[in-house]
Amino acid sequence: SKGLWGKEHRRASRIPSEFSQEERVTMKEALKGAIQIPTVSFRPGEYNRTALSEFGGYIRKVFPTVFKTSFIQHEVVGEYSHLFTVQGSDPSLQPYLLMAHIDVVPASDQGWEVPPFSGLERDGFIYGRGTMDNKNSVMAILQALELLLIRNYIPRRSFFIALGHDEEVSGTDGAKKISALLQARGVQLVFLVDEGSFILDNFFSSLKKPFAMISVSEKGSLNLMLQVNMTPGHSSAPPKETSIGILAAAVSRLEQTPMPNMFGDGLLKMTLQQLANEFPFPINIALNNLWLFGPLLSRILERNYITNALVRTTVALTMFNAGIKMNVIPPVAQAIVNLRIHPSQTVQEVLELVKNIVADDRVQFHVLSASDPLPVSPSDDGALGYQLLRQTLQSVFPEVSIAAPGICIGNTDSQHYTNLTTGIYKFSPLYLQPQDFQSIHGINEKISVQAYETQVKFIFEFIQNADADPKPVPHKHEL
Ligand SMILES: CC/C=C\C/C=C\C/C=C\C/C=C\C/C=C\C/C=C\CCC(=O)O
Ligand SMILES: N[C@@H](Cc1ccccc1)C(=O)O
Ligand SMILES: [Zn+2]
Ligand SMILES: [Zn+2]
Repeated sequence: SKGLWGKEHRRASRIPSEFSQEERVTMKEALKGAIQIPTVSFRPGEYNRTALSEFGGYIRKVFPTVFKTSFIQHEVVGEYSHLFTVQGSDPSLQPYLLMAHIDVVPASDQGWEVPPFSGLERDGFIYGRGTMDNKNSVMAILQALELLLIRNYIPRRSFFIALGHDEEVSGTDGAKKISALLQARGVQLVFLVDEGSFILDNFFSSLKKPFAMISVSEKGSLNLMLQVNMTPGHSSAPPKETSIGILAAAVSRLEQTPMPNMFGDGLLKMTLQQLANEFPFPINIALNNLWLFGPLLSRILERNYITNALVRTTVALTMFNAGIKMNVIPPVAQAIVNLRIHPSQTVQEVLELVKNIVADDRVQFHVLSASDPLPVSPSDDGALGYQLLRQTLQSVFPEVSIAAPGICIGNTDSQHYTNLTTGIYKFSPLYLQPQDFQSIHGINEKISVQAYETQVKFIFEFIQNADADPKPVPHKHEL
């Protein structure tokens, strides 16, 4: 036991998450500056290098304390990614990792109320590409640390901050290298926190209160190129079938044939059971009796694009290419299909299903990239990362009555860290409404100044919670 001194020492060292007017202005201006640097990723290995190196200089400028603190080591990895090692005062505590990514998807000015890289503030919102995905997190993590350091905070538990520079194009040059570096150093993380889920508001008309979804798994992905080769020729005497027609029919079959509904398999059921009592009658009854109402619910979930993505592997036709001249029967047609694999399936299983649906030997399959879904991270009382997120939610968002474990439907850099921890939690402390979801990778991506300040506050509290003694966990056998 640490005794009374230990307790008092910790109580005294708790720093309230209150920021001065000047600090609040400084932090929002820092975010705006980050949005103005167009750190766009185009393809693996192809990203705006000028912007990425400018970003490296920018964080040094706006977070001087982080960079000059003796117990923080900063390293550039893979040319543009950043790894911070914050050495805590108690080496017996296992370290954790906070993650975010610097790069963004492209954005043209079309459809935006303000140019996407202007970082302009309108009606209390900062607009721009990256305000939700994911410069808000990059800046909020460093900002929270900067503010703690200015208040002379000394962390007890060591932690890392990993900022990838090519997440939007798979993370192989950034996150994957950071992960390999940490592994080479023998690091084992107690947990990590990355982007991937939010406090969901208004996603169900019957659920009036917002709830925090902390993703504990992530879908896999499969990019497939389908190709059909046929003998070219004169379009005045066409054969019965052409490469274009065969390929079009193949991808149409894929679009028309949904992958199996995997609702019955575990994780989503757990999400719904935990949310059950938040719903009004009779939905609460249905959710509390999934053994009976499961099939009906899974049918209802299929009707909405987002919830459909939670129950099955999705198939999206994203590219289609064929033809070289108006009067030439094309020799080759190619299509790209982007699949997101449900956590209870594997790349191999899905590939077999795809081939059976296409059922045409003239169609060749080329796997361009593939990753299996992430294993399910624990969310029980003993899962430190999950419980710290819950605890911090309770104090920073007291109006959010419940947190539930969920599935992340997008892919993130955390897929490269399965070698370092079994506790991968994907959560940003921000409200998300269905219309905000459309803005991620879409138009008019924005964050309210207040929401950004709250994100900083959350991380400021989270770091301190990770340093406090763990809350005692009730042991059933003692009751
Ligand atoms: C019944 C289940 C309960 C709730 C279902 C409702 C909606 C939840 C599903 C998804 C919406 C939440 C999160 C946004 C998803 C994708 C973003 C994740 C990763 C982004 C990666 C990136 O592009 O950089
Ligand atoms: N995060 C992006 C890019 C990505 C795709 C596949 C794997 C890794 C990253 C997405 O989900 O679309
Ligand atoms: Zn993204
Ligand atoms: Zn992202």
